[in-house]
Amino acid sequence: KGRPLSIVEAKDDHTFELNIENLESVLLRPEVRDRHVVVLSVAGAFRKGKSFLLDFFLRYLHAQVSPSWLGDDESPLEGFPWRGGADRDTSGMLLWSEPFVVELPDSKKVAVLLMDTQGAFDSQSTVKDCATIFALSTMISSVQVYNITANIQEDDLQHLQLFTEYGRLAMEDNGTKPFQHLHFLVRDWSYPYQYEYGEEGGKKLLQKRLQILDNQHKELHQLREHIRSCFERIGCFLMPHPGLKVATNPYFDGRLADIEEEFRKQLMDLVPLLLSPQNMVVKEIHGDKITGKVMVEYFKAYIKIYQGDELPEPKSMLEATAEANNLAAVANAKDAYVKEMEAVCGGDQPYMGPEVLDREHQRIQERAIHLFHSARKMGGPEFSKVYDEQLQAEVADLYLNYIKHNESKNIFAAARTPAVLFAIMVVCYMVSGILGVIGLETLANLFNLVMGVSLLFLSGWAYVRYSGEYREIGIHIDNLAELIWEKGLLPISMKLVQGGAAKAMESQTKAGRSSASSSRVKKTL
Ligand SMILES: Nc1nc2c(ncn2[C@@H]2O[C@H](COP(=O)(O)OP(=O)(O)OP(=O)(O)O)[C@@H](O)[C@H]2O)c(=O)[nH]1
Ligand SMILES: [Mg+2]
Repeated sequence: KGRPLSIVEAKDDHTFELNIENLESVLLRPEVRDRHVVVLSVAGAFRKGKSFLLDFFLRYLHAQVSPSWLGDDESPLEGFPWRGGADRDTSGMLLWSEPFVVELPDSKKVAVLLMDTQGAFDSQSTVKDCATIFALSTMISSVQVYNITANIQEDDLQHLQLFTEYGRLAMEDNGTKPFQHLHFLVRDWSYPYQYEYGEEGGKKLLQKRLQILDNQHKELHQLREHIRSCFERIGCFLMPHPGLKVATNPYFDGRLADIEEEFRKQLMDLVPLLLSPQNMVVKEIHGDKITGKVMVEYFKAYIKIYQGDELPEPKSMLEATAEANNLAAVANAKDAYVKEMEAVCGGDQPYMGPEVLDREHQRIQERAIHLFHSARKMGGPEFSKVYDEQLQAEVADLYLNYIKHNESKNIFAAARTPAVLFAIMVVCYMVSGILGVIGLETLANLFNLVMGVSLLFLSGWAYVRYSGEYREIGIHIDNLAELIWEKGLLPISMKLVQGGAAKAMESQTKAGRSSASSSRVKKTL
């Protein structure tokens, strides 16, 4: 009568892989391939009776809507594997191999698929694993049953927000609500005297929990807005406790005789509420009803997004908070650095020597790093290390900018280009004059040409500086002048200075030596 097929497999390295063969063996069957599909999935924390419940859905679909679908008292419950115990059972995502073809009230036939999912929050899964499974199953299903225990708590809503956001990120945003029907299923509901079991009590509880009030804190408000904006319809059902035999007896095999009467009664209401032909929700993506064939393509596309590194990594609450703390401390320290450096060498301050600037930078950087270390942050020193390095890198970048800014204030550096061009012009003028006098006209013309080009460059440079246009040309002229200065004029002038100094030294030593020898002569005399 069918069996569970693994369609998404969890790997040891915390990645998920699509089992295309299994997926296609269900979705490309002739009775599903070109038919619209209804996909019901159950997701939530591990060990909360998800697979167990799905087996009742299977019974209902097998019985083809017969009123006695719940079966006899003694038959064990079979279908998706379920069991007692504390450790996680279901892994990845499972699809029932036999689709159920059901006729809707408008006499169209649809294929109904049931999907079981890996329980969230067990000790082997990361936040990303849980978010991926929940997001994928919400994207693929037309009805997502969110299986929770005892109550709708704020953390249940926070996880739902995180996981659905992770799903929404992977989908194309076209302004419509990305997901269809979400059904909160509260297991072991213990307060029927306040909100009665079943759909009505669920509705009241849900309304209270998702209420948006005027004086609500922004965080609570946003969470509720977010959940409402993600689903076209949200329902809730309060399920009673199934009895101690179900919860604690290791030999319990799912027979109805061992399940509390009230649980069975509510089951008779819950299952048709989700799966009777008049309540079925056909899978739609961006408003289009989806057939089995199209579903395969969506599955492949969605899993690819989760396998790549396109999506940001969802983080645990502590990690996300610690990151925010550290980033705020980095920003604060950086601000302090900028503020102090502005006071030392900002736009209003005059040019300062590079060594003094470096000393000031060292002092202010130390203070900024100290400020970062002394800020209260979550996550501990090991976690802060990366942010410490980030701060140092950012401060180093800022310092480079301050150096450049400081250099630009140096009048001599700013006047280098016109000085170099002017010097070339003067030298060329004089050399060409001398060459003209001794009759070397051709060479003299060549120097005149160089002088003309220099004048052209000088005028061009002056225009760029004045108008601020064609800055590229200005930069090239500056670079050329810098090159001529460093490779030509600077070494020559250094040589001249050194040569002059050496000559002076030589003449001094010569004078010294001659005076020494004359004094020696005088002494001998
Ligand atoms: N308290 C309680 N226990 C239940 C309920 N339904 C089923 N159980 C028991 O919970 C245990 C786990 O059932 P499963 O269906 O395997 O749970 P699961 O959520 O699929 O677990 P994972 O696959 O590990 O995520 C079984 O021993 C069931 O008998 C319920 O409504 N309340
Ligand atoms: Mg399970």
